[in-house]
Amino acid sequence: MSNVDHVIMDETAIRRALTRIAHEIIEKNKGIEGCMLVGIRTRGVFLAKRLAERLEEIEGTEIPWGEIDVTTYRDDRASLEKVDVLTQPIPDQNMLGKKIILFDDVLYTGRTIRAAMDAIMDCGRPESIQLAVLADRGHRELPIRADFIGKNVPTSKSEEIEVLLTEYDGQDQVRIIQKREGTSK
Ligand SMILES: O=P(O)(O)OC[C@H]1O[C@H](OP(=O)(O)OP(=O)(O)O)[C@H](O)[C@@H]1O
Ligand SMILES: O=c1cc[nH]c(=O)[nH]1
Repeated sequence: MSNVDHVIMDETAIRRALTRIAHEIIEKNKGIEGCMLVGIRTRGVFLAKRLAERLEEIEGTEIPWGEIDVTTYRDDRASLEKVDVLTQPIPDQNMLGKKIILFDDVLYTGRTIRAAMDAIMDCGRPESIQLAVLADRGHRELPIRADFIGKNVPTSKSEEIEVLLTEYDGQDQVRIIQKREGTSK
């Protein structure tokens, strides 16, 4: 079993971060017209759905959202066929000309986001791709940065960020775990 070192975001902090990110997205894009939210499995999907609800509350118009499974685009799974990229129907799956806002729970090496960008390009060339993450823990291995960040969390490589969301885990919490010796991830 892992040791829970400390909680860095509780339910209130996560809710406030999502509200702030919603306002930042509206400001950066001068509204939400032409924008599409895409959550990365697993927990990015629930975050994207929450953010879509928040944006609709603020702007009074719907924003399309969907989910993406990047497994077949990972650089460690290169031999697999690139199928079933979008697992949730989006009103218009063609991303041509859209402002795509990717959402993931944790940004670490950046390899998941690299895979997601490849997957999105296969759905049509978007106008832009922006990135929102709940927690940015550093240690990038690729030149990728987030546009919208819930919380910057300086970490050591011996630590791990664990995000729990009510829809999937039964509670909302972000915490830092000290990895046990011999654990590779
Ligand atoms: O920047 P990176 O080094 O790619 O790490 C970040 C990714 O790692 C986790 O996903 P994981 O592969 O554990 O799958 P999960 O989301 O289903 O838990 C997390 O949800 C991010 O997607
Ligand atoms: O600490 C980390 C690193 C990658 N993905 C996570 O969910 N947590």
